[in-house]
Amino acid sequence: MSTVITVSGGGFRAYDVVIGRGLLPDLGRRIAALAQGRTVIITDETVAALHGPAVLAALEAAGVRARLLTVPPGEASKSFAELERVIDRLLAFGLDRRDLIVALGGGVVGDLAGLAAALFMRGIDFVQVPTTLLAQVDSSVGGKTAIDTPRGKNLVGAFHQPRLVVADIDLLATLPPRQLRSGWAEVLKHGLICDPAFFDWLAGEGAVGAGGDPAALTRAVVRSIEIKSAIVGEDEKEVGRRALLNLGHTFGHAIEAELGFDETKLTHGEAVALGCALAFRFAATNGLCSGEDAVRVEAVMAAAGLPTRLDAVGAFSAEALVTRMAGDKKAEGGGLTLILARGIGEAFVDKAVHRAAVAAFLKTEGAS
Ligand SMILES: NC(=O)c1ccc[n+]([C@@H]2O[C@H](COP(=O)([O-])OP(=O)(O)OC[C@H]3O[C@@H](n4cnc5c(N)ncnc54)[C@H](O)[C@@H]3O)[C@@H](O)[C@H]2O)c1
Ligand SMILES: O=C(O)C(=O)C[C@@H](O)[C@H](O)[C@H](O)COP(=O)(O)O
Ligand SMILES: [Zn+2]
Repeated sequence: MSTVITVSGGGFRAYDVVIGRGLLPDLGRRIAALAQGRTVIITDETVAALHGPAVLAALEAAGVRARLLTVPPGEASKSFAELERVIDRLLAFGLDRRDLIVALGGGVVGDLAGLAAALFMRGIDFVQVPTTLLAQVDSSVGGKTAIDTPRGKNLVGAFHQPRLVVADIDLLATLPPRQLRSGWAEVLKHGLICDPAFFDWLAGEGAVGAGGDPAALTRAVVRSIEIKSAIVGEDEKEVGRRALLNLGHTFGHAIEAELGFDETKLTHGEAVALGCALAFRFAATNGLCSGEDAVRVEAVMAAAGLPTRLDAVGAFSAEALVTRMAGDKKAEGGGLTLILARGIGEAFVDKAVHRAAVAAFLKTEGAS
């Protein structure tokens, strides 16, 4: 059984997100319906070894001619150098505008392959087949594609929506526990933004999802995509409400950048968990939400094995973090834009946060 959520909005062609178990046979048929010519599956070396043969076989059974293009696993592949290499391989394969890219992997592969698809011959179609929880609940949907630069996260990219997303929960069976927990952070984020009942379920009965329970994972993926797709449908290019999906990210991206995008120290999901805890504590410090809510957010993140304290992650300079935050894509006119909350499920965008207030807050959190 599968659930199909259609992502639609004013500015882009509608597409389906198919979520369920045992979807690989169906993947061949669905891709055959989109592929007019050749298909290149962009993936990372780890995913290629684990799932490449089954995906190739599923496509072949449906009559789709496909080949694999692999990149090294990890955030370092979201780079100009890797983007150039991928595009060079696509050119060497002789792909043209009718051909199709399939992004098979986590958020790194999806962001890189999506950007390559956006740029190749000014844009060709691509399909997302997310293989991490984080990619299934978040990065495969919404059309944000990007690479990093040493100056910051996702600073070079494009909005390029996929033609289709197929999220097979069974692909998560091989995912290491740390990666499941990282994806869980983005799931919790969706509850924190706008759905307190979902957050309650995630904190209670649904918490087994963070440990890999397929039924709980399926429910978490479906509700996350319902929330994300509704927001993206309203505001594809993040001129307004879409910024809510950035809850935890202004702090989180700055911390990731300060750590040199080293996911052995902190994964993106872990950075989001810590960022959400910081955003709620900052909101509570400023009397915007209750201290109880901030404490609950921390407790639920920590119970899922996620970091919530800056000083437990590393030694940071408040000024360095605030400078990174001011370089975030949401920032306007030298001030900081933060996603804050009036309570659990009540996130809002604050475009006029004072740098000095954030720096002082970070010092209370252990930054120097
Ligand atoms: N575009 C968006 O809207 C969006 C949203 C959220 C995050 N992101 C980006 O996504 C990236 C993080 O994505 P991620 O957490 O998926 O990391 P990732 O893509 O690096 O994957 C994590 C690790 O899991 C491995 N892996 C993937 N699937 C596997 C499987 N099924 N079994 C075993 N191992 C598997 C990968 O090889 C990798 O080592 C960040 O760069 C972040 O900025 C983008
Ligand atoms: O889809 C969005 O919009 C998000 O903000 C989702 C985030 O989880 C994701 O990490 C995204 O890549 C961050 O975007 P950025 O614009 O802050 O780079
Ligand atoms: Zn994110």
